[in-house]
Amino acid sequence: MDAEVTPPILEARSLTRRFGGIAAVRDMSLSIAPGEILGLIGPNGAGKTTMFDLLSGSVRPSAGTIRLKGRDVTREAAHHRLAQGLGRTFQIPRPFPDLTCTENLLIARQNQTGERLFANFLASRRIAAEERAAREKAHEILDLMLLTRLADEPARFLSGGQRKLLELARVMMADPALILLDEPAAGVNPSLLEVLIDRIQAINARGVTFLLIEHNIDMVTRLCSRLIVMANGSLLCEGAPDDVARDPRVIEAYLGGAAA
Ligand SMILES: Nc1ncnc2c1ncn2[C@@H]1O[C@H](COP(=O)(O)OP(=O)(O)OP(=O)(O)O)[C@@H](O)[C@H]1O
Repeated sequence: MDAEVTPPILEARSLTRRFGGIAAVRDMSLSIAPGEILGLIGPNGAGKTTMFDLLSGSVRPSAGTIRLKGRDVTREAAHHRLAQGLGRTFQIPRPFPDLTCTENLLIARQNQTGERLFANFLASRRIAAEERAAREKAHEILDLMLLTRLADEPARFLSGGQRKLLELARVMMADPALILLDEPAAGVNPSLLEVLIDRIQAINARGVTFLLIEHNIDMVTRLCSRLIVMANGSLLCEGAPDDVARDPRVIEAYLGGAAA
């Protein structure tokens, strides 16, 4: 079968979001293929974070549609989209500082019977089994993210880079098919950045798709085979990283942004 006809895992059509008189995102369309690591780049204020807010469901579009695995989720809340496999990390991770890494993962999981008190009372055995399974899953994910050594440490002791790994681990607890990664390299030292790149590739090798906002062009070039460039809320161009980097419109957008 031709790769072209593989249905996208996520598709946005003509998304617009206005804040008062400003269109933070204007008529943006994009499509992410299953298994892809797609990069979303653009100068400061281009509308990338707003695009993530729209795709993940924390902000409603003024116009346009979003389809997740073929289903229209435009009006669905973020937690419904997460339950259907759309996870998201934030530019500045905010783990619960006094909880250990393991505990931060355990509170991130989906569909906990223990959240419902009555069911809790009626089904204590099932809950115990769920708790065990969740702990095993948390340990497996901490291991995947190379955080086992820090499993019992409160999150406040983690470095910036370790917090990014923990944030990714928390999202992995929800078994996402697609993760929106917001500036994973920001605040991460060079050696941990290598770990982060390697772990994103390892998660991707397990079949997880990524959409990545990143200013670190080295990271973007190494991870992504395709880039989408936004400027002033709109799509500027898209293509392979090398082609995008040479595109005069992209150079102009970044130079203009730098001069502003
Ligand atoms: N809640 C809001 N209210 C008003 N204006 C907003 C709001 N959110 C974003 N904007 C505006 O929309 C535009 C796009 O912002 P956005 O944060 O999406 O850009 P960005 O590409 O993520 O930038 P950066 O790379 O600096 O994070 C900016 O002009 C911003 O000031």
